[in-house]
Amino acid sequence: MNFAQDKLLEEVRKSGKDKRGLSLVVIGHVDAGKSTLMGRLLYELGRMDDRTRAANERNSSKVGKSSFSWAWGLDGTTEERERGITMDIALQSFHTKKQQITVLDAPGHKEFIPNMISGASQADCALLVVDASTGEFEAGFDRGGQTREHLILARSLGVAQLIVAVNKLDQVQWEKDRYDDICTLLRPFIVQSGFHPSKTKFVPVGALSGVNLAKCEGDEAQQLLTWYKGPTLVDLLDELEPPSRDFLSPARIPISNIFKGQGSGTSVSGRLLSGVVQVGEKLRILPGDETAVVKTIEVEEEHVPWAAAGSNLTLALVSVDPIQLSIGSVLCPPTDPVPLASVFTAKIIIFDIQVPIISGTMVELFHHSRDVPATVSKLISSLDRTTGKVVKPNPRVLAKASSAEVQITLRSTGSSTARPIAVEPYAVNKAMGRILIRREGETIAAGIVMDVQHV
Ligand SMILES: Nc1nc2c(ncn2[C@@H]2O[C@H](COP(=O)(O)OP(=O)(O)OP(=O)(O)O)[C@@H](O)[C@H]2O)c(=O)[nH]1
Repeated sequence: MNFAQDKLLEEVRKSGKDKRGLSLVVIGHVDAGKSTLMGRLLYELGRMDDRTRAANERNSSKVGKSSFSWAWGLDGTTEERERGITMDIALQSFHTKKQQITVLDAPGHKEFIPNMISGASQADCALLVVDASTGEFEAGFDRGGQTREHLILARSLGVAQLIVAVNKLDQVQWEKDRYDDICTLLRPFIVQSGFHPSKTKFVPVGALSGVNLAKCEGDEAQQLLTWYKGPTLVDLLDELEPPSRDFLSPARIPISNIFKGQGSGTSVSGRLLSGVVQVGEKLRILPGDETAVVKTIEVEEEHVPWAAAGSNLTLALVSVDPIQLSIGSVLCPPTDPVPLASVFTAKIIIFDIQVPIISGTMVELFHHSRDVPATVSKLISSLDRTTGKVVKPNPRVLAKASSAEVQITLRSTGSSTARPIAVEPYAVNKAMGRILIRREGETIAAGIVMDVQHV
């Protein structure tokens, strides 16, 4: 079945699918218990059966990492298992009463922040896991810990709703004071990072024993129940608001993964940021002149004839040489291509940096799953952080915690010339207009694209 575009939009509206389906990125310091929490939650919700659980327990104790057995529900590759850390974004989905949620489990380890960026840029909400054990919360929250950086990144990438799971409370005898202290310390920082207090919720949990994830009962939960009568994590997930989807704009799918599909063709996965896509449709691959035809669409492990904005998809593509597909490329309708640019202007917010940014500062530019070398080629003006008004034209330096409009130019590396990227002004397509800027492995700024100089 192949719908005409207007019929398809009608179909999307009727189905209500423009409003359902949330994606959640799980963030937090290394070892906070993110994978354990998600693994256990999937089990509690019936998404991991006892056999898989037993196999994970057996296999993880074989390599001397039995405390990681829950995390094995999520952490995929052998290397991840042997190192006991999550490296790429693992994808899982589950249902609560009202919601269908796709989980992106972001790696907490510092060297894997680029993967976390790719995860957060595909998410609607974030679940921050913090370790309540003595000294551990502090380590994760201090400068250099990932708690702060993850929160700022998630917010800068457009995530507006946040749940904070205060984990490992068993390690501190389920003390109410410890829980309250952690919430009090985190609250101002969360607000500074740009999350609205009404869209931030806290919940005490014990991921390893499954306390207060889907239910709060049984022996393990008794100590918590002496002072906590609030919602479980699942109750909070159920109350998240699905954001409105921009399904009337043209389709945009940044490719976040590529793999050999079953049978013929190549499969790609990514998030449909805007618009709709259907089986049989031809899509342009940008940058480049190639197109591909959508053979199948998979959403939440099911084949579907079409999908609407907000879905995390796997597309089997045919009529294309796989060599033309690369992570970070954007799929879009041939009639409505994304502009390609190697020079554009952006409004940026500068993080807590040690070395100021000057004209000519060399950086790594992150746009969805793509990261490319770039230069901050011109400092156009510094801006007031709250009003956005110009404070000073042509500033010489940009210091920490300031805001500015800058020009960014993609940089060539070695012998290869800079390849333009598919990027749109934020005013045209919000999801396509967000960028992050890193320097020497540290995120130094986040921003939105203003003007794109077409190539
Ligand atoms: N005591 C206790 N230990 C926990 C709890 N949750 C997780 N852990 C342990 O904490 C360690 C780290 O857990 P992971 O789930 O791998 O942590 P992570 O945040 O996913 O780590 P990365 O993937 O490396 O970022 C493991 O040994 C878990 O068994 C808990 O509620 N209580």
